[in-house]
Amino acid sequence: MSEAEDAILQFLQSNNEIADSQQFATSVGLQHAELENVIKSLHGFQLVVAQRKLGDGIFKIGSAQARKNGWIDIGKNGVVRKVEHVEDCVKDLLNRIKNKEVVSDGDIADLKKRKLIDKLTWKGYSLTRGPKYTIKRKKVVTDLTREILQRGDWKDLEFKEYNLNAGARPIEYGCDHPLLKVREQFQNIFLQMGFVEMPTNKFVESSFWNFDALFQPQQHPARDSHDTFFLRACSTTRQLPEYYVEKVKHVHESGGYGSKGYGYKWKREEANKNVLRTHTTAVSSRMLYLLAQEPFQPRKYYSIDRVFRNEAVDRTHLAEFHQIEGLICDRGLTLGDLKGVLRSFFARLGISKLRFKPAYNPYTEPSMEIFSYHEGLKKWVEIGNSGMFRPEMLLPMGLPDDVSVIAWGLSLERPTMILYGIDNIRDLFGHKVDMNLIEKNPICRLGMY
Ligand SMILES: N[C@@H](Cc1ccccc1)C(=O)O
Repeated sequence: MSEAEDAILQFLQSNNEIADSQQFATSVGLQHAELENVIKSLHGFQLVVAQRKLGDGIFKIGSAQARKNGWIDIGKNGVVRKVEHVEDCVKDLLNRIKNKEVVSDGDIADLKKRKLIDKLTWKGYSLTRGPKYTIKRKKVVTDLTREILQRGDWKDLEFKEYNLNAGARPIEYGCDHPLLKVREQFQNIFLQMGFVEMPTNKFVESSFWNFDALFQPQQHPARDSHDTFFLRACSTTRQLPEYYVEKVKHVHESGGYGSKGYGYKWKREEANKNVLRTHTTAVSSRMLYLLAQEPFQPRKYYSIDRVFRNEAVDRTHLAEFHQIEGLICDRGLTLGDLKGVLRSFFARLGISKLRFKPAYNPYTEPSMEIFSYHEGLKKWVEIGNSGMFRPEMLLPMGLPDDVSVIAWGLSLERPTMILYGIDNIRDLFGHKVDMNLIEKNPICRLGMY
């Protein structure tokens, strides 16, 4: 038992009350904080405790005010008195406070503003004996142990009551990042529409699959190191399908399939260069090539994964982000099919007002940017890109010439930021993300589907 506990219990045996724990602490020569801990642990059965708030004021007197009032002058010679008699109401007020007299709230506010007084509060307790008061506290046992059972002590021991109101330890749990939640919703949409996921596990891709197979000429600005991350180690790809490479080279240089090609000297070294894939369409080109190697069957594919661009980072751009991509490969598809699929895809996101704007991609013709009407912003915003893959891309792969591929792509970050009300992409992804955002954000529900 501590000294403080002894002091309290002993005092209370012969006295009815400890009126003020602050004073008591001083009288027994103990720190109030130490006493406070004991008081808290004895509170309840041993003691009845009431908390008291004691207020008081301390003050300082400012000379600046006296000077301002023209009563004194402070110069080289020290303080010089300038008037014979002053009516010092401030002093009166301060004296009244000192004598614990009542002063108006307005006066208190004034004095506080002038920093003449400071309001201090401290807490103390008044204590009286509780229902189970004893001079020595019986230690209560918290756990029933094997030893206690063996020794038979349990018969005489007092056990601590369960405190059913005690707060429990916070449960540790993992949380999905908002991007993962939104990704799952998009995945559900694709799966409900009968799409199959493409394997997107290659972050490093050869320029060949990322650009050349997509009929993107080798001088295209996107293939510049300002826009694309090239690799220093493992800088080139080990293997490409040679027969198909020849066809791609030919279509770039001199066309075929009704196309004139680009008319430049295609270089194998450029195609061999490894890059961090700049779009998931690199995966689509591989998948379509594989599809073309077998007897034709229609397919609906999707992917949602990371892509990389060597861009300046700002509120809306990161050097790595996620793309959502969908494609349908079938005989006789038209631009009307693309629009229809886009409408039903976006309707499942709760987006029904769509507009299409002609655009350009090296690998699609026609190409369309997708705009949706943003009710909050009251304007049309771009939400994706789409098109029909060019014959210069599909025919060298070996797909039958009546097969068309309609495809579209969008970023995962854009809808996530809109859904979660985040206006800086760096708050969503990267090293500056607040862990609270990840723990506390709500589940994601996209439209009605
Ligand atoms: N790859 C395009 C998106 C796209 C996919 C498929 C067809 C057309 C466009 C992009 O990175 O923006």
